[in-house]
Amino acid sequence: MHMFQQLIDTLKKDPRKIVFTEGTDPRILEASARLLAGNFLTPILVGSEQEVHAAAEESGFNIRGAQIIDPETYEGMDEMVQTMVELRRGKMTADECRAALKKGNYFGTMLVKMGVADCLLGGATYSTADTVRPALQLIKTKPENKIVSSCFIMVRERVGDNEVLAMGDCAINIDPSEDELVEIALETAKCAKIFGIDPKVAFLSYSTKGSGKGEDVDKMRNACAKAKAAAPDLAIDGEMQFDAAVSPTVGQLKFPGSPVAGYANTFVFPNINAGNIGYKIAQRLGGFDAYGPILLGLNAPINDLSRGCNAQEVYSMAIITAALK
Ligand SMILES: CC(C)(COP(=O)(O)OP(=O)(O)OC[C@H]1O[C@@H](n2cnc3c(N)ncnc32)[C@H](O)[C@@H]1OP(=O)(O)O)[C@@H](O)C(=O)NCCC(=O)NCCS
Ligand SMILES: CC(=O)OP(=O)(O)O
Repeated sequence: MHMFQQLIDTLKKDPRKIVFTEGTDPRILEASARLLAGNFLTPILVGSEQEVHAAAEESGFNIRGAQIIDPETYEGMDEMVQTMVELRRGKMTADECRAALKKGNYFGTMLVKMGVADCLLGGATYSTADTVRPALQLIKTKPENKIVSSCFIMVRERVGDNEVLAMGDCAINIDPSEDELVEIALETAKCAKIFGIDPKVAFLSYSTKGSGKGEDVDKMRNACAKAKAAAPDLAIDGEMQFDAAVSPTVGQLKFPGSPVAGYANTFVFPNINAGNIGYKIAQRLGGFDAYGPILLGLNAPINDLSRGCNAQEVYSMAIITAALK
């Protein structure tokens, strides 16, 4: 796809190193073999050298050129523990940090923090919470952000051009407040632009323009008003139902005059239940490829995978993670 070729071209000019926290997973090994063959991104596989090589041999992938780092034998471990204790001052003891660093998720995150790697991709077997928590604790939110959130870039092949949508937050914030929804909307729109989307942002609900009543409706309407005030140049509207957001006919019927209804391509879900279920319906029944969750507002490029991912998704997410550094 054109979008990926541009990202690959960026990486060819500035080759980078990416940590995979699950170095023995066959999907990670397959993606690593493809990255190595392309010669634009070096995988750092976390795990025991013997186990990683055995897994690669068993699955038949050539990972020559990958760096393998085993937390059990890592020479820089004492320095890493000391740095982590400083970062977690008052929250984790040295013993707790040392124990945490035996695990790929914390170890990989510290490799990024200490500059050994440029970026990280995890979550092929770790849950999202376990992939993201070390990043929230050690990498932290960018100074200009209040929260870390996430979005998915959803791509469906079409003859001529692809259909590309952005959806947030389907993975991190469980029940975002109005202000958090504003941040999710603006960050998701920013990410959408990187992927060539001219964002038309819909604040989704079970109600369109007051057709339904309830606290959740008020929350989306108020958040939408705040987002419009914060970003007057963006096309933003809501609250609206999904059919009003994407069907021009229904949009015209339910929300006449809206600059977004009927043509939305950037979706803000009211909570993680709606978002996570929504993106998986688009992926599993709607024929969209799902790239994400792409973390937004984090101080370094660290991303998560769905445990249901395939090797192609790992490969694509590795490119996205490294190129958006
Ligand atoms: C992201 C998540 C794991 C954080 O939960 P948690 O670890 O229990 O969070 P805590 O409240 O203990 O906070 C841990 C640290 O992360 C920080 N943090 C938590 N949520 C954050 C956010 N959204 N943005 C920035 N920082 C955050 C806290 O400030 C805290 O930092 P500190 O330890 O330095 O004080 C949790 O919100 C979650 O489980 N989300 C849903 C994940 C999921 O299941 N997704 C579905 C599949 S994709
Ligand atoms: C993003 C997501 O839903 O992750 P998982 O499928 O691993 O829970």
